Amino acid sequence: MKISFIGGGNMARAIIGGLKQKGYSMATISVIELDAAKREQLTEEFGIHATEHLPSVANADIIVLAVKPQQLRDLAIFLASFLNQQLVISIAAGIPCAALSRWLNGYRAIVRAMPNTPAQIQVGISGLYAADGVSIEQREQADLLLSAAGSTLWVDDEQKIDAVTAISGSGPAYVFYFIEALEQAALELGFAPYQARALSLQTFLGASKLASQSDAPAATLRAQVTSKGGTTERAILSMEQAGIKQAIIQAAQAAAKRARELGEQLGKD
Ligand SMILES: NC(=O)C1=CN([C@@H]2O[C@H](COP(=O)(O)OP(=O)(O)OC[C@H]3O[C@@H](n4cnc5c(N)ncnc54)[C@H](OP(=O)(O)O)[C@@H]3O)[C@@H](O)[C@H]2O)C=CC1
Ligand SMILES: O=C(O)[C@@H]1CCC=N1
Repeated sequence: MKISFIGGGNMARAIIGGLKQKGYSMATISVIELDAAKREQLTEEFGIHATEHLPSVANADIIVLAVKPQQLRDLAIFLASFLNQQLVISIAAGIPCAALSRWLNGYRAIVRAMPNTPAQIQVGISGLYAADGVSIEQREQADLLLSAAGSTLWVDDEQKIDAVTAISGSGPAYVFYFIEALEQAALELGFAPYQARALSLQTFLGASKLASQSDAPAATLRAQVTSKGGTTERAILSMEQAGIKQAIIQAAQAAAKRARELGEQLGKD
């Protein structure tokens, strides 16, 4: 499978990183990126072909659209004339298949995907939705590509991709935010930066691994840490009083709303 990424930014790099780790031949991957410095960096880091010339997509089996949602319309209109049989995978937040198909002059072999940055170490998760012009073989190709970067979750309702965006697409940033906060707390409790980082990171890693290897729900695992009248109880009470859980739920809802807004604003033309 020849894969062309259009846009060589954060997310394209993450997916390509995952593919490389998985053992994909880097000779089958190319990136179309306008910025010369980024092209050079991509070639240096992954040994892939990077070019600014869009017509090279004509030879690809899969085209991954990895530009910002605001850049997608102009790109798609230009891309339309170079499409023949390729599968188009868009990872742009919010933009519906219908808008993309319109910009692509009615082209319908489109999968909408929402990966996340842990793809680069193959522990990502991608939500996927196939528009009605996607063949079974192309669906399998999309799954193969994104499962090289972690897990895949197919949805039948395209709106669910906005919800995936709010949970796992943006989600790594929520987790990093919590790590930052815990690290800062450790610094304020007197640890050196390397110690604060170790305590915070290993706690996240350990708790995530434990949760993923246990049948118990997160609330039960939390209860197992929380001794009656102890320290955790005091900390959780403090978080409850500050409305942390509700704030996280509201944050994810705000992200989903923003994805819908992006689709409505950018997809209407
Ligand atoms: N970052 C993330 O965690 C995730 C991002 N996404 C989605 O992935 C997409 C890319 O995000 P991200 O990688 O963070 O964004 P970046 O801005 O890092 O990457 C996009 C790249 O595409 C380049 N570009 C713009 N227009 C063109 C064009 N016509 N031809 C070739 N290259 C072009 C940009 O250049 P320039 O900067 O000069 O404009 C930039 O280098 C977005 O649509 C986002 O919604 C999805 C899941 C997770
Ligand atoms: O912040 C964003 O819009 C993109 C989509 C999901 C993660 N990053």
